Amino acid sequence: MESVSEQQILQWKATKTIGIIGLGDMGLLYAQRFSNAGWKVVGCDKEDQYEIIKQKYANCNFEVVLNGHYVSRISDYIIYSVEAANIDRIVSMYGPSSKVGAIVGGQTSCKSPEISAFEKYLPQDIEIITIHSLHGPKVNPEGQPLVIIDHRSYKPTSLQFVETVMSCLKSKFVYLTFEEHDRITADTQAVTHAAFLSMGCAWEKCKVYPWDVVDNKWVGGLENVKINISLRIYSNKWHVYAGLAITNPHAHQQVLQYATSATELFSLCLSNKRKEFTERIMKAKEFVFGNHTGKLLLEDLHLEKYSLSNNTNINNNRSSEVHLPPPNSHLSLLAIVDSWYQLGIDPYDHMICSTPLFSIFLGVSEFLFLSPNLLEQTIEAALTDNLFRKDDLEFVIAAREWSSIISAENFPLYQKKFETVQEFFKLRFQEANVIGNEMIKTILNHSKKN
Ligand SMILES: NC(=O)C1=CN([C@@H]2O[C@H](COP(=O)(O)OP(=O)(O)OC[C@H]3O[C@@H](n4cnc5c(N)ncnc54)[C@H](OP(=O)(O)O)[C@@H]3O)[C@@H](O)[C@H]2O)C=CC1
Ligand SMILES: O=C(O)C(=O)Cc1ccc(O)cc1
Repeated sequence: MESVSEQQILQWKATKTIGIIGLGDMGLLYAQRFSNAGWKVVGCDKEDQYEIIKQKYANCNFEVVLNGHYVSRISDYIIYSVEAANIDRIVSMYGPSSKVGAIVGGQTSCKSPEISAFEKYLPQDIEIITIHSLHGPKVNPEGQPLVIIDHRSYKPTSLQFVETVMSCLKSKFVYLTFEEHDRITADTQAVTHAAFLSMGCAWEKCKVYPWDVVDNKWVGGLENVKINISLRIYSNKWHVYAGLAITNPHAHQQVLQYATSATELFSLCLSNKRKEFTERIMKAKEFVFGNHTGKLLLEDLHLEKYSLSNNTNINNNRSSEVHLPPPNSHLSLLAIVDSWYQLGIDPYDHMICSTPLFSIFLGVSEFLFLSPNLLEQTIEAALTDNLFRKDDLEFVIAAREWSSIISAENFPLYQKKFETVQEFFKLRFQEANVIGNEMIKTILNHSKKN
């Protein structure tokens, strides 16, 4: 980022307006941060929500207006923070009202449809500099990647202006084209979500609450990560994950490969093809982790502390005994490393724009593959132990179902499936979020140090 004089920043703050269309979770985060940093901010949500939203944010430092036309006509930088599936329709409505010479951007998680809507509906004088905060609304933006895509700018100061506005988030700017953005986020976000969505779905199908000590097999640090992240995703809005995967064409192939890897590895175990299975895992290990040196992302972290079964609020069956985890096949983790290998993806290349969930997914995979004896134990369990067979079967089915839904671009089915699992887990969301936040904070601080 080129440095901008204090005087210029003050002048911009005195004369420029930032507009936000869509005051949901992310739009609100931006409206609050920008206005508290001294920018004049106006925003809107759906027109029928006007009175409610206006009242709700009456004490905030930003102004709520009736709809996107009112935002667009007075704003110098307009950010669309709406559902990905609706971006075309919403830009078609408000785009032509953009103030002459304004800059427009969006927060949607996949940029191809957003850019194509901007190109279709924005007048030629409008510049396009779009952004994507690679974290959820409850995560502190400081230090997290923020992608900036300068797609169509005419004035040399426009990018500086956007960077100056964004600087109050204290995020780490990553400059990409929209095509690079979509390719990378398919590898990082879409597949990560598919994995944790499939775990949650498998538990729901087996009617298992994996923290129940009655079952006594989902214990230990790796299981806690799986449970906390899966519940975290299911506690959010379905459209964020659906939009991100369905609207990104690269994501279809990645999610399909993940489902295929899970299926093929599971089939090898069922037919007891020890040599083939072991060789395939070892080749994947060599490809992904062959050059790994230094500390593991999750080394010395004691993730067994972050168990939902150690929290008494709801679970009265709590036991203070420490259970050693039984060997698990960890099919969900073997499958991700195999699919990175099959697709020729080096996940470490993407750390520059990784999300917290992707870093954690890479962290647990690394832990499984590089901790002494753990991989050998896992391979043995996958081939010979029946303890997790039924769960693995449901997991494979779930991964294939998510892949089919995403490839078929079936938003209604995505929503239905997501909300069925959400309903099953909903009583524990609040607690899972508290524990998950602690766990994520610990992991992220630790990986920064390493
Ligand atoms: N949540 C996350 O973790 C992240 C999300 N994103 C992306 O940011 C975007 C917003 O996500 P998020 O804030 O979580 O979702 P929300 O559903 O919380 O916010 C979207 C908001 O836009 C509103 N909206 C819909 N149509 C219009 C319209 N015509 N005019 C004005 N407002 C409208 C919605 O209203 P209503 O609810 O009534 O439809 C809703 O309040 C998405 O594209 C998402 O993919 C990016 C980074 C992180
Ligand atoms: O970290 C993740 O993957 C999340 O689940 C939060 C998230 C969701 C959508 C985005 O566009 C960016 C971040």
